[in-house]
Parts: sequence; structure tokens; C-alpha cells
Amino acid sequence: MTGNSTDTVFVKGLKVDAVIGVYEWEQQITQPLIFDIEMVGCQYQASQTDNIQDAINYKSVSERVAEVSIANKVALLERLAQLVAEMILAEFTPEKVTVTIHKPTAIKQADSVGVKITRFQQN
Ligand SMILES: Nc1nc2c(c(=O)[nH]1)N=C([C@H](O)[C@@H](O)CO)CN2
Repeated sequence: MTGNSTDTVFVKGLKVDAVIGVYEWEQQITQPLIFDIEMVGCQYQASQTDNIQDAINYKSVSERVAEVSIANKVALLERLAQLVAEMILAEFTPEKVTVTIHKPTAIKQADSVGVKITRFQQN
């Protein structure tokens, strides 16, 4: 069997404190963001070799998501989600990635607000 599996590697509830927001005061502070990441692609090789080099390493993904979020002090969650999706597609090469970002302290009356985007590998 080679390339016709559909497998998902995910990171759920990754907390990153980052500078983000459309208002001037938001660019002076950090706020908590919670990421859920889903990466779809064939993981058959990793399932056979038992080698982390053949897998999408969720530890490495988590570290890079935090780095991208801290380095880019953007206004919109949509922009940060796009930057994270582009990084994951380029560096970890899944066929598809879904990036959800919650900004739980943005709206006092809401449990959470945020964005969810899905992007595909361009072949
Ligand atoms: N669709 C979006 N709406 C809003 C965003 C956002 O990033 N995407 N951001 C804000 C403010 O930064 C908000 O979090 C401050 O309360 C408002 N709407």
C-alpha cells in the first residue's frame, strides 16, 4: 500500500500568548490564543517504519506555530491563521491543513471567538 490513505495528525488546545489585534492598545500587550491544527495526509510510511522522521511531528508543529505567532504581530486572526497554514504546508507537507484560532478573552460575553481556515497543498 502506498498513497491512498487518509490520516490526520492534530494538535488541540495549543496555548500561545501573542501580540494580536486591530486596536492600538492590543499591539501593546499579549493575549492568549488557543490553536487547534489538523493536518491530513498519508501516514502509512510512519505506521510501517515506526520512525519519527517519517511522521508529521506534532511537537515540531507546535513549536513552529508558537514561533510564527510570536514573531508576527498582526492585526487579524485571519492573517495569523494564513501565515500558520502556509508554514505548515511548506515545512510539514500535509495535503491539507485546517487551522482554528480561538481568542478566548476578546469578547467578555462569549466563551470564545475566532477563525477556522482550511488550505490545500498546491501541486
Ligand atoms: N473576523 C475578525 N473579527 C475581529 C478580529 C479579528 O481578528 N477577526 N479582531 C478584533 C479585535 O482585535 C478584537 O479581538 C478586540 O476585541 C475584532 N473583530
